[in-house]
Amino acid sequence: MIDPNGIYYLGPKGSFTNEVAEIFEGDKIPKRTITEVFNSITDNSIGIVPIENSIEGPVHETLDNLFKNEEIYVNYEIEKEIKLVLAVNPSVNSLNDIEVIYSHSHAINEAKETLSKYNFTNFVPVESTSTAALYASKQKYSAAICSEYAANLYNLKIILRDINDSINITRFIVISKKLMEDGDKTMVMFTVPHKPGALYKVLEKFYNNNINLTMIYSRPLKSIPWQYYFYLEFEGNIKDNKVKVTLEEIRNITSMLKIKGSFTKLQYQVSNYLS
Ligand SMILES: O=C(O)C(=O)C[C@]1(C(=O)O)C=C[C@@H](O)C=C1
Repeated sequence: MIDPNGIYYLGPKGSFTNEVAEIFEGDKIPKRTITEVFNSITDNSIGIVPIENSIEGPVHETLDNLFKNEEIYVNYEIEKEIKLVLAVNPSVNSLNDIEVIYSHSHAINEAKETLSKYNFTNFVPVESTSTAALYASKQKYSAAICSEYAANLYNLKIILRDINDSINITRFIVISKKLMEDGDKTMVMFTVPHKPGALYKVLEKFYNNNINLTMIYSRPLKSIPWQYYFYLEFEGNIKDNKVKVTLEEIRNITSMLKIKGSFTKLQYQVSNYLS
């Protein structure tokens, strides 16, 4: 299913998404934002984006793009442990010299408690941890929260290691224009009529058909203030009879139902790429 010329990922080179992309054969093409990854996908290419972090929760830009782009489906998920470092421009000699710290907003929050003892005040969120490393390489007295790999790639000095507040895992997804029906889990997104019990009735179908939910989350619809879409993941795939039955049943009681496909968890292999 993979076009060797089209593995789009949240870049630039050195992001955690890039490390995950390296498990696939083929040409990797970095994009500046998650939205640009979604917009780049053609019939034969794939995209790799973060969807959820174990400390910071869902990545909203990914969810909103999955909801918006009807023709894009989820094919695989990959979990990767995230090890953050604080890396500085060569002009920095001590922690006191740091004037600004760049990173992805998730990564800033993943290390917030650990860094709170140093009294840094100027955290600036950017599109990814590797964009942060790139900025830090160009600006005197700046720093980035990024991976050790990105720090080395952009010639930064690592000044603090192991700065995650706790065990830190991010779930990434592989997206494409192909709906897959095989896998361990399935994702749907839906809206319900604005009346009492509407969400309850949808969830009841999963209970009645003995399907285990693994994630539920809501996000603003944006087009209508104070109304929401729901993002749901559950065990089982579209070929399972009980999943088929449930999806048929909820089609009748949701206002809008988008089936984003079934997907398998791939085991992440730390490749030679990092050595
Ligand atoms: O910035 C990166 O390196 C990413 O791949 C994105 C991302 C995320 O959005 O969760 C991935 C892992 C870390 O949790 C922080 C940032």
